Order: sequence, then structure tokens, then C-alpha cells
Amino acid sequence: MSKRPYVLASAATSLDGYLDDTSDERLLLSSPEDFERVGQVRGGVDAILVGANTIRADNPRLLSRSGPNPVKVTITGSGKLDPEAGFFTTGDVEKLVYAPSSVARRLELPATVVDAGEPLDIHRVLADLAERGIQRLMVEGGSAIHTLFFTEGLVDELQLVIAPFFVGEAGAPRFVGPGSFPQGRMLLAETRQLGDVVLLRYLTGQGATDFTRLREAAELAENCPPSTTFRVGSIVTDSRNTVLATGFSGETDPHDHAEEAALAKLGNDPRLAEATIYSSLEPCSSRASRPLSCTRHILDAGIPRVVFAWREPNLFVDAQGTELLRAAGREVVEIPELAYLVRRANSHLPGVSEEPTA
Ligand SMILES: NC(=O)C1=CN([C@@H]2O[C@H](COP(=O)(O)OP(=O)(O)OC[C@H]3O[C@@H](n4cnc5c(N)ncnc54)[C@H](OP(=O)(O)O)[C@@H]3O)[C@@H](O)[C@H]2O)C=CC1
Ligand SMILES: Nc1c(N[C@@H]2O[C@H](COP(=O)(O)O)[C@@H](O)[C@H]2O)[nH]c(=O)[nH]c1=O
Repeated sequence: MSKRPYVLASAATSLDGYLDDTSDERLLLSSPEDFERVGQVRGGVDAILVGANTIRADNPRLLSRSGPNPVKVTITGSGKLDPEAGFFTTGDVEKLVYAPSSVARRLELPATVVDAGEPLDIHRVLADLAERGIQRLMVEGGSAIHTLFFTEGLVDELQLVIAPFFVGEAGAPRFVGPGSFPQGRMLLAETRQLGDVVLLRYLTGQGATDFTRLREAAELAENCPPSTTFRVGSIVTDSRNTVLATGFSGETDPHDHAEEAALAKLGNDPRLAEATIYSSLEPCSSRASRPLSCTRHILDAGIPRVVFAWREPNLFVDAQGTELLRAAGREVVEIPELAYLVRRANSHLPGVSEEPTA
């Protein structure tokens, strides 16, 4: 399977599940606080995708409110896009238009037009985005686009905002249309009130797997003996999410780190070439008590994916595990929503409490 970006679907709906009404005016569903949040989420992704109809209906600019502006992406079957639309004229960023081969050939727009196959193949679009260095893609809709991404099983995370009113118009676009959607319940990772709307953050697929396994890894730290350094838990899984080994700080010796303890149980296991290592704390990059850091152990074991919750604060050393792993081409996923569990397990350390401000 070809690589694709992490896909974050984002939508605001009415109580009865509509994305918009039937008027020509764009319907504001989000509260001011939520529009601010959406602007910040845009600043944290590499690219943002909307369907051609949303460009025609809303004339969005798709700019961030903090951080760099993301690359703008759209897909079209007809090629009917106005070169004067805000999508093309705002933001000093690359604009990508994916179209079927027959349309891409003749399309002239102030953007990079990409042939996406005949008919357009959404998997090919995502593989191309990954090749262009897009690791995190925000998909803002509309209805046809959300339906396509969900029914193709291409969503890792959904950020759904519910506005406190009804639309009630049969012709208005729903969040998604009919289709064959992935089965099973998504994992509710967060709820948040923003003014008079509520944000529901769901994880699916790999996102849900990572969240669940990392929480289990963090809970393993409860086994650590009393310590004057970090209390960490780690789990190594294979490509099918089967647990290969677990470890925690101080497991067999007071100097053991969690990742080191887990990896010591696996030797040169060939399954490590497709494994994921979960560690509640970012893997260490230098050590006083042992010659090899956990980052070095992970690199030497050939593990391609690392998932952690809490960036190592510079209490003892200048931590660079994430940077070193990424520089070596390893995928590093940070899930800061679970960092509170790790801070709680380490509240014996100076300046650390469950709250992020400490
Ligand atoms: N509340 C919210 O969060 C949001 C609301 N919206 C609302 O959603 C509505 C738009 O939704 P909708 O009408 O469903 O349109 P979309 O924005 O989902 O765009 C649909 C268009 O995308 C292109 N497309 C989709 N799938 C394919 C495919 N497989 N191959 C080729 N092209 C494809 C087609 O473009 P073409 O026609 O050019 O061939 C199609 O008409 C608007 O009213 C907008 O305001 C939009 C985003 C967010
Ligand atoms: N109406 C609506 C959304 N609409 C989305 O925002 C896009 C326009 O953003 P901008 O470029 O900043 O003008 C629009 O095209 C659509 O994708 N989003 C939301 O979070 N909440 C809302 O209520």
C-alpha cells in the first residue's frame, strides 16, 4: 500500500446534520471561538483540501490564524474553477488541483494541475500528496468530499462541531450523503465547548489504535519502582497491532528505560522492521548511566514508527529524540492529549504536575 498523509476531517453542522442551508449566503455554524480554533488547526497541518463545489459556493481563502499557511488542495471532475477565486489569489503557498486525466490535460489555472487518473482516483491523490511531503492533511468538505473520504476509509480523525440550531431544508447539503461507511464505533478522544458550539474529536483507524495503545503504555508506568528520574511505559507492536513486548522504567535494574526494557526482550526479531514503539515519554537522546540512548536503540532495531505523548522536558539533558528519529526517516507521532497521564506519573520530579503550565 502506498503511503498517505494523516487525514483530519473537519466540519461544522447544524443539530439536524446540515453543512449549510440552501441560500446563496455562506451559513456560519461555528462560533467566533470555534473559527479561531479552526484557524489554529489549519496552522498545524501541511495542506488543506476542499471540493471544487465548496470553492464555487463559499469562495474560501483557507488561511491559518497562527503558524504557516497550509498548501491548498482541491479536486474537480469538471475543471470548472474560477482563476480569480480566493483559493488561488490569497496566501503565498502552493495550490494543487487534482483532476481526471482528460480534464487535467486541458486545464489552465494559476496552480499546479495534477493528473489523478481516469476516473480520478482519490488514493492516487493522497499518494501524490505524500510524495510532495504532505504529512498532515485537513479535509474541510463539503458533503461530497467528506462522503468520499469516509467511504474510502481514508479518515484518521474527525473534528465535528455541532451548532445549536436546525436548518431543516431537504435540499441543503448534509455532512455526508448515503454510502458504505466504515463499520464500528469511533474513539471519542475529546469534547470541548467553544462559545455555544461543541467540538467532538473522534479518532478512527490508525489514529484510534495509536491513542489506545499509547494510553496503555502510559498506564504501564504505574509498575515503575519509586525513582528520582522519569517513570515511563512502553509497548512494541507489530504491523497488525499485536503486542510484541512491553517495558517500564526500572523493570529489572534501576537504570532501565522503558523502551530499552521492551526492546531487550526482542533481540533481532524480524517483525521490528514493521513495528511501532509506543513510549509515554519521548525517547531519550543521550544518557549518563548507559552508553546507548533509547533513540539509538530504536534506530538500531530498525523500527519505522514511534508514538509518544510527552516531549521530554529539559530537566536532565537537552532532549532531541524526535528530531534525530525524524532526520533518520522514521515516522514520529506525538499525541499531546495524553501527556497529562505522563506528567501525573512524574509529579515527583521538580516542576512537574499534571497541569501543562507547571
Ligand atoms: N460547515 C462546514 O464545515 C462546511 C460546509 N461546506 C458546505 O458544503 C457545500 C458544498 O458541498 P458539496 O456540494 O457536496 O461539494 P464539495 O465541496 O464536496 O465538492 C464536490 C465537488 O468536488 C469534486 N469531486 C468530488 N468527488 C470527486 C471525484 N471522485 N472525482 C472528481 N471530482 C470530484 C467535484 O467537482 P466538479 O463539480 O468541479 O466536478 C464535485 O462536484 C457548500 O454549501 C459549503 O458551504 C463546505 C465545507 C465545510
Ligand atoms: N461554515 C463553516 C465552515 N466552512 C468552511 O470554511 C471555509 C471558509 O473558510 P475561510 O477560508 O476562512 O473563509 C469554507 O469553504 C468551508 O470549508 N467551517 C467551519 O469550521 N465552520 C463553519 O461554520
